[in-house]
Amino acid sequence: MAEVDTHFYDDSQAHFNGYSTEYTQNMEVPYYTGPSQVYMNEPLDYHLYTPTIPSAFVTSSTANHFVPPSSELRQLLQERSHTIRSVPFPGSNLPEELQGYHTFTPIDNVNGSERKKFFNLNSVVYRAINSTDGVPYVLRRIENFRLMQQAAFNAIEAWSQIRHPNIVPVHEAFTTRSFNDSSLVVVYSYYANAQTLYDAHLKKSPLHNGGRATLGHSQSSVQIPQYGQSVTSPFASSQSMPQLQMGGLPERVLWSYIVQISSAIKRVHEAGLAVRTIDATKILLTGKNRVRIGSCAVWDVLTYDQHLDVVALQHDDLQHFGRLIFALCCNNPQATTNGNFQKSLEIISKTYSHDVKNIALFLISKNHPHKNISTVFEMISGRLLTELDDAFEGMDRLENEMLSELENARLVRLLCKFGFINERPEFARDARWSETGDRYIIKLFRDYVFHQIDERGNPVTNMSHVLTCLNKLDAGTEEKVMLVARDEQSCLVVSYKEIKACVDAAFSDLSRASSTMR
Ligand SMILES: Nc1ncnc2c1ncn2[C@@H]1O[C@H](COP(=O)(O)OP(=O)(O)OP(=O)(O)O)[C@@H](O)[C@H]1O
Repeated sequence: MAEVDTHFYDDSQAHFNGYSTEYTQNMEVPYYTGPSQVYMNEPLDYHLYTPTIPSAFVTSSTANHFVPPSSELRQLLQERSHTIRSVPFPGSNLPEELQGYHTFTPIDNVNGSERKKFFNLNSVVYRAINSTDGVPYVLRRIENFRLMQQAAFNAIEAWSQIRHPNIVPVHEAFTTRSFNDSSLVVVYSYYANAQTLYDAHLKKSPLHNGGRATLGHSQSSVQIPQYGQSVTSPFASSQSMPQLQMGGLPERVLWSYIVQISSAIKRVHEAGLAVRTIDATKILLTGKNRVRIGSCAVWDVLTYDQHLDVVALQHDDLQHFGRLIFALCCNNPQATTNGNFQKSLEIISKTYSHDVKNIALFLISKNHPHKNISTVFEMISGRLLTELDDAFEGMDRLENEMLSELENARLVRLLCKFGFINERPEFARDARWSETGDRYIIKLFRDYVFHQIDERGNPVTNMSHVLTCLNKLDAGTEEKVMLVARDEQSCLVVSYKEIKACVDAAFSDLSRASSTMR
């Protein structure tokens, strides 16, 4: 890699978010009163799940760069599913239905007094279900926005064409008065339990938080800043400034982020757009070491009438990317501001490889010749293969995990057949149906599988006994099993193969009857 001159960077000009506009409309911000941030968040019912599979039986107990060990992966997915199904407390004062979305749940993780910001604009993020496909989406609402020209939404059209593994897809946008103001709402794909990079890596202590929160609600009105005008850093208060720290992210993880974010920027720049949200608070960690740039397109709508130069904005993207790398390396969002730059550079030189320092300096530099995303890729090319190898290995791991889950479908099918066959009310008085032949064997087998009791007469709820029996039944093994009548006066010795034939025959009878009824 070529050396990058540190003098290209001008620390005095830096501000936390250099996103700036010529949008001149004054925006009155009334106090936002709802919804209450109370969730019905009960702990997961772990007794409903099978216990963590012992490592000897799982595909892998070791972590891949992108895929955690099997047991952790399952827990992670269960937690995501739990989050998706959680509902807000009734009376949250949110619209019941809006533009085809329902069940609004705020996902900003704030206490009641803290105002949320989209940079310096008041913003709230909700999860809501789309009525057409039943899938949850994220709706980012910018408060007090008045759409002056419909053409401002052209950017949404362009962004909705962009599909990239490191970009949160943009779906649609609309304006609404349903929140008792005039709001802009942009709809994105939802990633349950996603964390911002800020929350994951930079928010280390209540001290760090303090500066951010106080600044948020000290403002009574919001103005979209002029282009070239500095946006006040949420970390401006020196009291709340976190300390620069040696060694933020591990270097492997840092490179992974650099590669993924570079790839996302490349796709956006090639589409003739600029990202404009390269910021720790807007990049989401959606899985193990998987990042996605979120909140895209909002700035394009907000600043539509400024006719900004896209090349300059793309240049800003790279500079913000540089600042992000500095922040992650030094564990401090202010690593390049407030006169911290030289100290941060020292930390990076001591803690990370020469290549990290070089790419960070290249990105943050101003007026560097050939500064564009293609040059970034030339500089990081040596890291791409590691990323690719880890991604392929992760894919293999997931395929193997899925293979073991395929078994579940077999067992569920079998259980459904049992459900159809056993104790049908229309045959309740027909002893020939349930007390003779095939059906009687199935009934006794069901008792054998599910209704065992111990020597004290207590029910046995042993899942592994159930799974073992069902697997043998599905395979139709020659192994024999003794089925005892409920009155214990008789018993039958039959093989799983014979029971399987009985289940198939009984189910065929039912299916035939149901098709002749139609
Ligand atoms: N597409 C998404 N899927 C899932 N969660 C999301 C998505 N977009 C945002 N979030 C979550 O919503 C929450 C609020 O997002 P927001 O962008 O307001 O972050 P923030 O950290 O509060 O930043 P800011 O300081 O700008 O308010 C964050 O916890 C974030 O993880």
